[in-house]
Amino acid sequence: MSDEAHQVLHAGHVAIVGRPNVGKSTLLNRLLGQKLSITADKPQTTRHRILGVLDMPQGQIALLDTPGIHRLPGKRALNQSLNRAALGALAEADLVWFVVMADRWEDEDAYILDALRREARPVMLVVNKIDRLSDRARLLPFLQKMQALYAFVEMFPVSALKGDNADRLAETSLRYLPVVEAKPFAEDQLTDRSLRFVSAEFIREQVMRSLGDEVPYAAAVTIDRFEEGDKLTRIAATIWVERDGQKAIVIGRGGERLKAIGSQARKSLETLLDTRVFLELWVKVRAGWQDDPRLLQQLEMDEARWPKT
Ligand SMILES: Nc1nc2c(ncn2[C@@H]2O[C@H](COP(=O)(O)OP(=O)(O)OP(=O)(O)O)[C@@H](O)[C@H]2O)c(=O)[nH]1
Repeated sequence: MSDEAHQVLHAGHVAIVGRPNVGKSTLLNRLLGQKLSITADKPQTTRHRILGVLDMPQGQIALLDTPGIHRLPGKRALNQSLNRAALGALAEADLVWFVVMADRWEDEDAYILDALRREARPVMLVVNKIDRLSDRARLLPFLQKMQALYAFVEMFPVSALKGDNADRLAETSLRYLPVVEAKPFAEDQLTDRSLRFVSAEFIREQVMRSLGDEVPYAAAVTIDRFEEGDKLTRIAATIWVERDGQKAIVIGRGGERLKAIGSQARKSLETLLDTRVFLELWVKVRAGWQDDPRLLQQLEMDEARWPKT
C-alpha cells in the first residue's frame, strides 16, 4: 500500500459566525478560491446559510457561512430568520470559527460569545482584517484580552481580503474534525446549493451594490427560468421590492441602473457557470414580504419549488 493510502483523513462542518460585516463571506470566498458567497460593504448581505466545500489533500471542510447575528432581532421576520439560520448552523458544526475584527470588541461580539458558550463546541477565534491595523503591536494585547474571555482552541489573526494566514487556518482546523474513511464530497464539488440558487444570490449582490442605502434589505431575487446549455445559459429572474418607489429606483432613469445591475451580474454568472449568459431581469413589487414569514419563505427558499440543477 502506498503512503497515501495510509494517510488519515479528517472531515466535518465548520460554522463561520460573527456579527455583520466582519468579513465572514470574504473569508469563505478566499478559502474556496472562488466566489460563492456574496459580499457588499453593508451589513447583512448574507441572508442564507451557504455550504462551501473546501477540499484539501488531508481532508475536507464543509464551511457554513452564516448571516451576521444581530443582538436585537426586533419584530421583523427577516431579522428573526437571519438569527435562526446562524444559530442553526452552530448546531451542525464540529468546530466554530468566531470571526471578529482586529482590535475591535463590541457588545454584539459579546452577545455571540455567550451563544457560543451555550453550544459548547470547540471555538477558534479568527481575528480578521489585520491588514487594516495601523500598528501591528496592538495585536498582541488584543489577543491576550480575548484569551481571558474564553478558552478558544486556537486564535488566528488573518486577512480574508489579502489571504494572510487563511490557508493555515484551514489546515489547522482539519485536526479538530472527525477522522473519516473517505472524503464525503466529490473533490470538485464546490457547494451543496444549486446553481440556480447561487445565481439568484449573485443577482441580489449586484442590486445591493448598486443601490446605496435606498433599497438594500427590501430586495429579494427569484429565478423564473434557468436553462443550461453547453455554451449559453438563459436565465430570467425577478427582483422583488416592497414599494413602487423602490421599483423606480432599481430601474433607474431610462432603465440605466437595471441595465448596469444586469451587466455586472451577467459577468459574475459567466465566471460561475463557465458559459455565456443571457440574463433577463424584471422588477416587481410585493408589499410586506419582509414582515411575512410565509411570503419570505416562498421568495427565498426557491429551491423547494424547482428541481435541483
Ligand atoms: N481591509 C479588509 N477588509 C475586509 C477583510 N475581510 C472583509 N473585508 C471587507 O469587509 C466588508 C464586509 O465583508 P463581508 O465578507 O461581506 O462580511 P460578512 O461578515 O460576511 O457580513 P454579513 O454578510 O453582513 O454577515 C467588505 O467590504 C469586505 O471587503 C479584510 O481582511 N481586510
